[in-house]
Amino acid sequence: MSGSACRGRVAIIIGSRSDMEYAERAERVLREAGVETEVRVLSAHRDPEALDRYIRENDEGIDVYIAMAGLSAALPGYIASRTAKPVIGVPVPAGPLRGVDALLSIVQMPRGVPVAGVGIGAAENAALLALRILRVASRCSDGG
Ligand SMILES: Nc1c(C(=O)O)ncn1[C@@H]1O[C@H](COP(=O)(O)O)[C@@H](O)[C@H]1O
Repeated sequence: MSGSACRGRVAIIIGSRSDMEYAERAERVLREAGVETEVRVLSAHRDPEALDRYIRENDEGIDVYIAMAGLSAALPGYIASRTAKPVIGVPVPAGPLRGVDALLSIVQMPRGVPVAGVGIGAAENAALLALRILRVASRCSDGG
């Protein structure tokens, strides 16, 4: 299901360098499908100005965002508040609650700011979901 070549650009944004292993797992799936992918370390909590700037300067060319964060994961929701593009949130199993805190932060978004949450640490599923979104947008060569 995930094997067809897809055009499109997916931005993977992580809240900290310590989340990098999850970004790399998603990146691998997307690259195998031929999707242009970039990974950025940008935090809504720690440096909202830099995150705003990145979104402002790149949003037009980005099709889907994957945002990964642990602890109090504001990052996916914050990005969703700044773009009309789909945002997939990945709770990272960091800290004493091992991602339960991040999971709840990501799925309990207020109305009007949608984030598609996947399971704790589910980096590959986030990438596969991004591919399905690209397929619906006819960005894949299998005619979907
Ligand atoms: N949840 C967020 C945000 C955010 O939501 O903006 N920024 C960083 N973080 C998370 O803090 C955890 C610990 O970060 P450090 O390891 O840098 O202390 C990481 O999992 C990161 O995603």
